Amino acid sequence: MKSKKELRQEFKMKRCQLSKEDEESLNHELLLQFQKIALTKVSYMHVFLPIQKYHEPNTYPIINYVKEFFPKIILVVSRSNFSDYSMQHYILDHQTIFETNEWGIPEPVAGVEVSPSVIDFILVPLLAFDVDGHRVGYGKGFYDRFFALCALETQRVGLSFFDPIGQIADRNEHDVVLTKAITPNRIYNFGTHGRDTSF
Ligand SMILES: Nc1nc2c(c(=O)[nH]1)N(C=O)[C@@H](CNc1ccc(C(=O)N[C@@H](CCC(=O)O)C(=O)O)cc1)CN2
Ligand SMILES: Nc1ncnc2c1ncn2[C@@H]1O[C@H](COP(=O)(O)OP(=O)(O)OP(=O)(O)O)[C@@H](O)[C@H]1O
Repeated sequence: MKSKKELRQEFKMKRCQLSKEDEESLNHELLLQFQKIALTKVSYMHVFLPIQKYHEPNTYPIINYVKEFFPKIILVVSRSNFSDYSMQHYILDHQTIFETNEWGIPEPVAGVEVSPSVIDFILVPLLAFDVDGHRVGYGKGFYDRFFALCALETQRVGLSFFDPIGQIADRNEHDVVLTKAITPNRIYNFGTHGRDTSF
């Protein structure tokens, strides 16, 4: 079993080692897998905008697909507060103005704020995930704090270029499991155990 710290290092490296061509085709396959997910019941979809220097999966084609085929879905993006690792959520529309923060994340400057309680679908950035849907992020707990404020039924859908690993060694009581993870090859379902962590 590997620790989150080891996995962070390993998967950061794996992403950086992808060629531009590999990355492009993996991103295309992620879009094709995403298109298999039923979205008719979704009202508010939270998305992350990729940190390009870390080679995160590209969410822009996914966002464009949702805008075109599910125009009723309200897209939501966040600003991160690094003093308490919280996030503020804003509606994404054609007027949204972005500023790239010091970590290379494009963030909305202002706009209509949305409460986490109404968000019913979250696209989750990750470095790695395990066979039970536990995830490894950058280690600040932004998403675990965010999930704790959302409804139990909210879909938490991870996006990863790579397949799951065996169990993460240092799961903790704040870990909120994913409901699904999308990889270029397939979609993993982790059932709907609400926010039950069973770490
Ligand atoms: N696209 C995207 N947005 C996101 C996240 C994410 O993973 N991806 N986050 C998910 O939580 C939050 C931001 N999380 C972050 C947490 C830590 C660092 C950070 O410490 N960066 C350092 C060192 C990075 C490293 O370990 O190499 C740096 O840039 O100096 C950056 C972002 C919210 N928004
Ligand atoms: N709901 C929460 N309330 C308070 N602290 C939390 C909460 N969720 C996570 N934390 C803390 O945040 C820190 C980072 O968590 P962890 O190592 O699990 O991050 P991670 O899995 O890499 O995820 P993330 O992408 O969210 O940073 C831990 O010290 C954890 O205790």
